[in-house]
Amino acid sequence: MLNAYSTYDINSYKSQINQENLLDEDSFLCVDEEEVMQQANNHVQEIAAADCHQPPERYIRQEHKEYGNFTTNGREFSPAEIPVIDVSLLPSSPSELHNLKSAVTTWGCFQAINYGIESSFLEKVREIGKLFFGLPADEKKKYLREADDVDGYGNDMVLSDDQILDWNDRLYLTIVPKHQRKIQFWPQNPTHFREVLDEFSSKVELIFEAVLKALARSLNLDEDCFLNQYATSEKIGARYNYYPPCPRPEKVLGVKPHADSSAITLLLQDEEVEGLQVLKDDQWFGVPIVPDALTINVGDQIEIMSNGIFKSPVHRVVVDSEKERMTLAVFCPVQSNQVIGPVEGLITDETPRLYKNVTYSLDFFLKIFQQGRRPIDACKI
Ligand SMILES: O=C(O)CCC(=O)C(=O)O
Ligand SMILES: [Fe+2]
Repeated sequence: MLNAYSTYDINSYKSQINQENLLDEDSFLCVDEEEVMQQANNHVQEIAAADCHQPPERYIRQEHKEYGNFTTNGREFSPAEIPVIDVSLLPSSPSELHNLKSAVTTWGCFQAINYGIESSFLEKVREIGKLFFGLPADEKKKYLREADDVDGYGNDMVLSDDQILDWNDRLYLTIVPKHQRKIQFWPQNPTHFREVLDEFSSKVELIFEAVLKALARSLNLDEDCFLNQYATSEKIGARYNYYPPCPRPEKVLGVKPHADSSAITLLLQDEEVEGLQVLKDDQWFGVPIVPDALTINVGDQIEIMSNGIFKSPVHRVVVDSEKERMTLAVFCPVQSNQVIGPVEGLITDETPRLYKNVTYSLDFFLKIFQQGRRPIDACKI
């Protein structure tokens, strides 16, 4: 069902080149046919390194084809004033709990600080990703994901022939539970990669639990009511996203508009380069970098369990013409094979049930995604 992006129609590519040249003299300068083919088969990092003045056609965004058909306001955007939440205060401070609730009911996300990971360790987590993407192509390709799988090194999954591809390369690894890890995709270069990611994984589990409990308590619910909807060994997936510079950043997207299928997603941003944008009231806002913070957003599963009180925000990534960017997104849990649904205590005469009970599995997600729809819309009553 899933195809790796491996073939490319050279004639349609050339005709696009010619059209572009008529319209815009400086648009395309890669002339060698073989080189073009090779680039098209390669990862974005290699396409970017080939010094074209124009991204290949498969990456050129077309607003009407973007997933979900979200209307946008071009590249104009203001900074998002997303609340900073001190996670260490959540068990004891009603006002911090209130701030959390307010962040997640409006923006669907917050900037978490004091969540139990030292700044020096975050450095290591970033460093192993940067060292990996800095390896020669052949070395990285030892960890190439298979066509019908998600774990490994690769790029945007191709779900349909006319899909516009994202301008990024990824390394996706299942980190929890340990016995579900596909260790053959965990790089051995840099040598400390596995050790660092393993330590990070145990910290992630604690943050996941602390945040889900706090979200429940902020609605005056039993603190385990979200966690109880899961099996004990749900899969958590970590994805390093690497965004090379793009000669025409306005023509591509690092990640097209989407909402996450997780309960929550923890995002370790690049320490210098912004790019994440969140949609609110039909407008895109740039998510600022808060040093050492994790940007945590609610995913579709918690929107469903909270009967729509918490919002799973639509977000996207824009790229830069000169600067590379690397982030680490951790999906907790990535999907679930359990039946999940709105917590009973939230359903009243005034606030009727808005979502069906559903199984938010990978198959369900991909089926709806392929139709160009938001999976959560298929869960609404
Ligand atoms: O890299 C980012 O800023 C966000 C990535 C993202 O949205 C995702 O991986 O789902
Ligand atoms: Fe995302």
